[in-house]
Amino acid sequence: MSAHPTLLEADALAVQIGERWICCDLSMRIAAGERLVLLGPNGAGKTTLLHTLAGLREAQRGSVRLLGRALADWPARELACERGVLPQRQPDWFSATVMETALVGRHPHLGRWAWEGPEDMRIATESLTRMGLEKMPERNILALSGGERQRLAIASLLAQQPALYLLDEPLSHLDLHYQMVVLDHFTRLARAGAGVVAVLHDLNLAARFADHVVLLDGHGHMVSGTADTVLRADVLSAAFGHPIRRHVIDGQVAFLLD
Ligand SMILES: Nc1ncnc2c1ncn2[C@@H]1O[C@H](COP(=O)(O)OP(=O)(O)OP(=O)(O)O)[C@@H](O)[C@H]1O
Repeated sequence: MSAHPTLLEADALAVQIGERWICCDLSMRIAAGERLVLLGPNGAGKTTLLHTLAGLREAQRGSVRLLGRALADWPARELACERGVLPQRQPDWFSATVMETALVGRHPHLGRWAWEGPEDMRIATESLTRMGLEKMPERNILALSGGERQRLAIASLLAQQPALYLLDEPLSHLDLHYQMVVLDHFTRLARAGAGVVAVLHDLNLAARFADHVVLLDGHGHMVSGTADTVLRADVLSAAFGHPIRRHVIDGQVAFLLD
């Protein structure tokens, strides 16, 4: 067990969609400094589980606590200061600039009627710089490419500065360079004391990133444990219904499909 403080704790969690169980008895703990990856086939329930861990959806049974307090007991603004969620899609209904959108991440930290101040601008600018968007603060978000829009969503989340990051497919639309930039940055944040939960699809990137893995198979079965115990060829092949081989190349785990 880690000596670091517990950020998120799930006890005997059971999550259901309609008649289908996503998981029946998930107990886990994420301490400061830890990275958990949620894996599984399409429709297995990764987003649903992430939303349950975020408090956006109620579990059928069991409990989720953030910093020792049940999610339901957190006032919304306080919760948003401690846990940030990157959704799978960004619904852009209106025009806004890149900077305005990054600054949305600061809103939980502002007073009820307060405007963003110089410190908020500094944090938003730094977040945009991390995601390589610092040269386009005035660009309309409706004119961004898919990858730029995804990087902006991440920049806005970084500006929020929560203790716990819940990321739904953070690498979607990103090129190889930015996939590594994003994973490396969340690793740095974890080393600085944050907790990270990420839904990923790429097994090789999951192996690079994860300390712990929860693998859902889409039939209500779940494997949960350290990355080494879950990211095994037999376990992954069974969950994804396709033969997968595990190799170690230059010290790095690599999965190949048969
Ligand atoms: N509100 C809903 N009503 C009915 N079915 C739903 C609802 N929300 C999700 N589902 C279904 O529940 C299942 C799990 O969805 P979820 O988005 O959690 O899966 P996922 O593992 O994240 O999938 P993907 O890898 O495709 O993003 C899917 O079959 C989905 O169609």
